[in-house]
Amino acid sequence: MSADPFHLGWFYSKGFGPKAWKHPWAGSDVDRFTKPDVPVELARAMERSGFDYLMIEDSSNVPYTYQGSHDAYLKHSVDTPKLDPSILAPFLTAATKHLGIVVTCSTTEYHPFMLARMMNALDHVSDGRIGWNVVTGSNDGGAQNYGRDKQFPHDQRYDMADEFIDVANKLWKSWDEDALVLDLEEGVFADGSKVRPINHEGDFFRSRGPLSAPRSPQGSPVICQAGGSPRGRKWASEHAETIIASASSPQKMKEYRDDVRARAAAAGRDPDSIKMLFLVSPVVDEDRETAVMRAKRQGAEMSANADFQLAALSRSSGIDFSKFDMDEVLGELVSNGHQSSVAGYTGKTVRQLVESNPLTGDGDLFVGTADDVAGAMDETMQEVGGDGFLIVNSYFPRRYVTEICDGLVPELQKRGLTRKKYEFDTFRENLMAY
Ligand SMILES: Cc1cc2nc3c(=O)[nH]c(=O)nc-3n(C[C@H](O)[C@H](O)[C@H](O)COP(=O)(O)O)c2cc1C
Repeated sequence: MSADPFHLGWFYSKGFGPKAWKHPWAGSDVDRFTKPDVPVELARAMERSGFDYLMIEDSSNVPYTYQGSHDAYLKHSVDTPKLDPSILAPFLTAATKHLGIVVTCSTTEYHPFMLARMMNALDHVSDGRIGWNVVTGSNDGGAQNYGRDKQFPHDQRYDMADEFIDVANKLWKSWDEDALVLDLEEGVFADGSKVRPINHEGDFFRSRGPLSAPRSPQGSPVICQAGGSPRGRKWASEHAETIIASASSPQKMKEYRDDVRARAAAAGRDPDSIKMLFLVSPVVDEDRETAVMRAKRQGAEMSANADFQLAALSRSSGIDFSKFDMDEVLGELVSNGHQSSVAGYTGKTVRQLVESNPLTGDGDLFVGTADDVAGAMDETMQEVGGDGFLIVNSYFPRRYVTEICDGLVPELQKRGLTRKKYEFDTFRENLMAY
């Protein structure tokens, strides 16, 4: 017996920014990271292998949490620099026909009208293939770029995101599907009775509406969410259509998924209308020994560059990790940033955190030949129950794209685990097809 067919996505981490700039196989054009070249090639490879979506991560500041300075962030290119992902998205949709493109935008950095308008435009020009990764911000440096001293308190950010999406949804519905008439005989472009102001006056936002453009092919972008704290899970269970989830073992994946599905059912939603994709960083090679050796080398590189890891942990948590001793066992940490990630640090030494992959922590579960890894994914999905995986590898060169899209995925397809062809035109239809 094998798992039911599942979905595949790619977490394009480090946003629209540099990837494998100092690693072997990085290529000779690493200075072109400000151009869409590499992500366009990635999107094409993903589409030929039937992926659901490419998610462009983002944050909009040069961090300075670690050692109170931006030096380590700039020296190692940790979470910076990043260009605006909404500018990259149309290049990716223009280069593909079926792949979904998910853009990260923070509800504390946009006004709902501006966000709703941008997503509407992206959905139009992509013929219905846009998603929005709804984040709420985590680092005070980000808030300071937008005129505040610090981030709003963690749970309040989700309250604000509740209202934000309510306003955005109203705007996306402010033009009826048939409002655009284009009646040449009567000389009517659009029917005013089918376009309505929303007159929203809430706790955090005001907007009159209607949106300044007709309804888009999907009506609204596919809603994606990432935060795994209890408040984050509540938000996701009420609004998300796909969740990008970080969990370090099949058992933890299952617990996370079961919890969100139960919350969704309690909120009156069909749990199957939420596709939870788990972050994994497979290492695939022609034989198992080589793959294991490469995975070990990657781990050694991570521990040799502790500054890089510590700077990243500091940014996402808002806690300066330079103040801890490497062998200090961490107690409970208080964070106004990524609380779900920080909760997992308790009881570990800083060294252990540095040596593990901070996003997946999946050890060597997905290391081996394409056949090995496809088998491990199959078994994991059988244990978890669904809905798929999201590839993440911050420093991938083009070679990694080929290893996944032309090496691993054909093995998954052979086993009937992932799609060979797209059935529908829009992102949401393909995502919800199974
Ligand atoms: C896997 C993953 C990816 C995330 N990607 C982003 C991102 O691209 N940009 C961002 O601002 N926040 C990102 N976040 C942060 C979350 O969206 C959320 O705001 C944060 O984790 C706090 O939520 P939590 O405390 O509920 O985990 C990510 C979180 C996780 C776990």
